[in-house]
Amino acid sequence: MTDNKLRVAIVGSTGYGGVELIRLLQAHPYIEIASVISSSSSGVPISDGFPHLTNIVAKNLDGVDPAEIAQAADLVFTATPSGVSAKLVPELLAAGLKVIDLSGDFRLKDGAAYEQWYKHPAPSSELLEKAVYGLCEVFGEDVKGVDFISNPGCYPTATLLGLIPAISAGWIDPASLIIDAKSGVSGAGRGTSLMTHFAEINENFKAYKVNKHQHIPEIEQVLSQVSGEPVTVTFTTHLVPMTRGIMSTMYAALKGSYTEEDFIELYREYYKDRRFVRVRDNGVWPATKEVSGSNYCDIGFAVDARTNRLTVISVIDNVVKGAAGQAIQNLNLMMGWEESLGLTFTPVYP
Ligand SMILES: NC(=O)C1=CN([C@@H]2O[C@H](COP(=O)(O)OP(=O)(O)OC[C@H]3O[C@@H](n4cnc5c(N)ncnc54)[C@H](OP(=O)(O)O)[C@@H]3O)[C@@H](O)[C@H]2O)C=CC1
Ligand SMILES: CC(=O)N[C@@H](CCC(=O)OP(=O)(O)O)C(=O)O
Repeated sequence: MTDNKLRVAIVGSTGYGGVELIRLLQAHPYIEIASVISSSSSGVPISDGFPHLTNIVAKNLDGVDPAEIAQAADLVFTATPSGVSAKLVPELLAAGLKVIDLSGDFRLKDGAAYEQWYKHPAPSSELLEKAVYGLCEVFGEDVKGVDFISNPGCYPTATLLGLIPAISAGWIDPASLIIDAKSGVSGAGRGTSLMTHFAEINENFKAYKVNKHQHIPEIEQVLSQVSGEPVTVTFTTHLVPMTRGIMSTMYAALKGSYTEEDFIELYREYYKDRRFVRVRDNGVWPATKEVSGSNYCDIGFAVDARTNRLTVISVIDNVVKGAAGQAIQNLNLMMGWEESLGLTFTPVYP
């Protein structure tokens, strides 16, 4: 700590998650960004590659050296591609740093499942056990005072916040879940690929990784924990020609006669002390633009008495609530600070 500020380092500062952490942390009263780290371009000002940070962040990029990071900082955000954190985080923890990992490397408790879905060697079972899954509105108490948090995935954040109150109450059948999710292109990261090439995605709308997405086991792990029985889901992801935003539309069979008003009351009660979840009035369904640039997750409902099915619609900004914003919310909870510190941005509209 210097001047009563926690010194943080960001590995992966040149990616979308890292650069969003830099943006959001400018508004945090208790944080000093001590080091912005890149594995490929250290020694140059970060504003060279990101001119929007000119006169805001006067720092050169540092290299990835756990001993040097431990000299400079108290806590590290790792916003790195899958497989990188699995190797780097053990060294950062051993150097005495607190860690919040934004990747999927430590979210699954079962190493074999990680290897099956992510196709990388799993971290040690001790570290998978140690990592606390930071879905703040549900497991916020669990992250208080810990030194290693695994930040949830973007699709799981929108999906789990939309399903957990109804599953916990036993109002929907966990065996009936179908999840239809759409993401903006920033969800794929800053690297170029044919999938996200302008001509491939502009005026286009594509499904991808159908039944093979790495967020399936993460969603199933948490829903199984919450419901107390093994849950499997049908989960289809789509890429939409927009920059930010996720909409997760979820369908479930009702286990009783419930109305939209019942669900609104249930969810408002469940999230009553959680300012970042906003439950819409009856008939008002959320849109991605209504949360863009903010840490909100907005949720709306429709009940179909004809089919006895519930539809839940949940939206987030994938880079904020789905990544950097929730990571800062976790930092606040970990440190015992007010959970919304530095995060009270109004969504950017239009
Ligand atoms: N984008 C999103 O909406 C979300 C992303 N995530 C997850 O967060 C993580 C970061 O995502 P995102 O920012 O989008 O990804 P990006 O691809 O935009 O950025 C990743 C960054 O990691 C750095 N990096 C690459 N290899 C290494 C390495 N070996 N050691 C250290 N740093 C490395 C790269 O920077 P450099 O080459 O300069 O080192 C790169 O800029 C990923 O695991 C992603 O799955 C999670 C939720 C949402
Ligand atoms: C649009 C898009 O491509 N999104 C990415 C989300 C990646 C991500 O966040 O991956 P982890 O959470 O597993 O690290 C995807 O679907 O793979």
